[in-house]
Amino acid sequence: MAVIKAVLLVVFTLGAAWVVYSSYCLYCNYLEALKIGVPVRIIPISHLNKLWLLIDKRVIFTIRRLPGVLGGNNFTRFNYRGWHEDDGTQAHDEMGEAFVLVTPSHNWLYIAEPEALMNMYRRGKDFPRWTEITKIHFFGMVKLLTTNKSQSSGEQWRMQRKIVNSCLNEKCNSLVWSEAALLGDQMAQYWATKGTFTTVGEDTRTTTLHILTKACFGQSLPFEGHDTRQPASPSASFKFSLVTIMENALFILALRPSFFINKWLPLPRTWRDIGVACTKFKGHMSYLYDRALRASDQNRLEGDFTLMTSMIRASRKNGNGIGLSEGEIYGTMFVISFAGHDTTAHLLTFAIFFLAANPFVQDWLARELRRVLGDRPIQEWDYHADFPRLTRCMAILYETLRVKTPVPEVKWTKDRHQTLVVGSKTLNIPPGTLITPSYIYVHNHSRFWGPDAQEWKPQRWVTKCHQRDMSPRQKQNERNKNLGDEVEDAYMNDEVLLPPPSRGNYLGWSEGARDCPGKRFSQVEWVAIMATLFRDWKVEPSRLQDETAMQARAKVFQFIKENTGYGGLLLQLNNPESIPLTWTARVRVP
Ligand code: HEM
Repeated sequence: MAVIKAVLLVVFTLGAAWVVYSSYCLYCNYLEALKIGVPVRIIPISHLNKLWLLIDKRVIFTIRRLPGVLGGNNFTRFNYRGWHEDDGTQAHDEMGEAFVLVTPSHNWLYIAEPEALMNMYRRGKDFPRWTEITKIHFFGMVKLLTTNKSQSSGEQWRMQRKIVNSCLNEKCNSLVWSEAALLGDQMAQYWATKGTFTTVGEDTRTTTLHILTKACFGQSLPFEGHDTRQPASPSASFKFSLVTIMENALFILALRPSFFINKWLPLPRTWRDIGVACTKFKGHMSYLYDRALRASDQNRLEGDFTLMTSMIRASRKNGNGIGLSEGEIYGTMFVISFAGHDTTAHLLTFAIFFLAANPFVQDWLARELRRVLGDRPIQEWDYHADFPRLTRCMAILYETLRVKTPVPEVKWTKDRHQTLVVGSKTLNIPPGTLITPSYIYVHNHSRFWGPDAQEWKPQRWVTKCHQRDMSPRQKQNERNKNLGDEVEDAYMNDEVLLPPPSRGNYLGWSEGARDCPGKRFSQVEWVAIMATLFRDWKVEPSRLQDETAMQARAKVFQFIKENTGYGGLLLQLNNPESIPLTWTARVRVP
């Protein structure tokens, strides 16, 4: 009894000390926020408090049930990761183009003005990436799992980025095209054998991971459907370690690998497996590196493209002995695998659900695929000839990324004061302020995208070549006219992609020096997968007894709306397995 009392006393004292300290920090941050001169809202817990991240939504949604102001206040509105998904464009509609959320750890300045955002991206030195968030996303993992300590900033990063850019080249894209087509086709066949399936989320992740293992390490893994997967041996498989680490990234960052490896703790088997994956990851990297190095020494690199061999070669060619060390190559390979895996997979999952609810867009897409690819088997598809012509596949990617932007980005002022013009105001931003682009606003507001801004409509991205030089207003009118217009099929060869209303209105791959180096890679794999899935097949929501097709589609739209969130590190459909889909052969569209 005495022990329990002592423990409770310690817990209470620590809790009280934490509350006092947090309140003091919150007060100091509030005073700083007032200097910026934009509306301010206060929340008591940092969004990125690692323990809070594990329980935030559950706590907030429970408190929301309370009546009146107890359930509806700044805490329940803003104090969880992904609040903006639920809030939509409302916060900026109420508070203007910029506002601050004050938390005990930092002030978060949200900006929704495209011009100001582009300005911020251009001034990369004044507004560097906030590395704490990238630690949470990619680089923390790299540090925890490899010996690489220099991933995220400075000269070293610039050199690394130059090498990464030179390796993610057309040779790589060509390889990605054929591997993605192969795997996409196997995935389509697998869904066809099932008829009704619930594994889109898992299966798209398998596909994008296998594309990456081929591109990065030259390992060609056949597609494995979720329900037919053999349990991998944790100690043997590279794929197992990579997938386990990626799937449990938040967990590993919160508790550290040493927790899962500690043999004295009575951990369940799945947790033990996380420990094994962390330990084995470096060993696998080391094996793959040695293999690539041997290939390099035997001069087999030219014909045998992989990103790893390409990186070794680029590091050697870089002259003056400056290149990536072995540790840096591991780190870079992990960052690429990590950054390129779930991003594309989550977007694919969203797109497949959107398409399931939207048979007209599927027909629109299939017409293009049939026209460009004809009946040719996938082995005869040609990256250079076919990829640039598949405008509608690309429009589906652009539109899905517009409405469901998976990677949240944060910049900051670091240790200096900065000014930034937002609309008609010049903001004085104190050191240490975090700045986040309000994607939802710039990507989804009707003032930029027209009255149908909130809808998923890939057709908005496609226009006829001859309409390309029109004014933004004319383009907008054209977009609206295009919707549902079957006549356009007659002019399909004339189709091109429209740019967004302005550059700052489309930030899905980011902008500036630290934008996504895998943009083209993701576009190529996307188009190849879309083509294999939708030239010969179609997807529909599986219907309940007495449910009409319209009702089933409406259910899917509602599901997408309610199920979107940050279940993992990125924005995703949290439970795609809860809505069954059916996969059938397509009756040829005329
Ligand atoms: C549609 C899919 C993708 C989207 C939407 C996307 C988006 C982004 C964004 C927004 C960033 C900046 C993150 C930040 O500043 O915090 C980023 C970084 C990065 N992405 Fe992508 N990405 C995608 C696919 C890929 C693929 C397929 C690869 C690799 C093949 C890749 C490799 C990277 C890397 C290495 C970085 C870090 C860049 C650096 O720090 O310099 N991404 N991505």
